[in-house]
Amino acid sequence: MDCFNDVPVVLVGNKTDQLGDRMISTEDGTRRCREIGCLCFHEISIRESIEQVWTVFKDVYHLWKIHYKMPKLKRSSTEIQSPDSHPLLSFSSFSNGKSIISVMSDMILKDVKGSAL
Ligand SMILES: Nc1nc2c(ncn2[C@@H]2O[C@H](COP(=O)(O)OP(=O)(O)OP(=O)(O)O)[C@@H](O)[C@H]2O)c(=O)[nH]1
Repeated sequence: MDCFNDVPVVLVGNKTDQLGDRMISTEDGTRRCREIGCLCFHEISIRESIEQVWTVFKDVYHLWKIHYKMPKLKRSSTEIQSPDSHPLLSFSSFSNGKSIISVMSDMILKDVKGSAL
């Protein structure tokens, strides 16, 4: 089971274009994301933008890279499980315009470059 603990999991809510039929608020999705230990929460509409889908997969790749290619950061994966105690873990929805996990990745990569050089 240990191998599953290292798998970056993201939570994605689809069909944001169907505003009137919305059943889960962004706040509830974000809260649930934290509760179940996901690394980020996206809200997307496949119908409106395939780019949003690409972004989810790009973010998963970035996370994978951070966790598995950079051993120094692997330590922080446990901290990532506790959102409130880690500054990199402020969640936000995709509809804010920029994927938060991209922001997180940038921040982490900057830290790594800074400390590794
Ligand atoms: N409005 C809207 N419809 C979507 C979106 N994504 C998928 N759908 C539609 O939802 C229906 C089900 O899509 P599927 O890809 O079969 O998804 P599913 O998980 O098998 O089924 P659902 O539980 O209904 O989502 C299809 O008619 C899609 O066209 C979206 O972002 N917006």
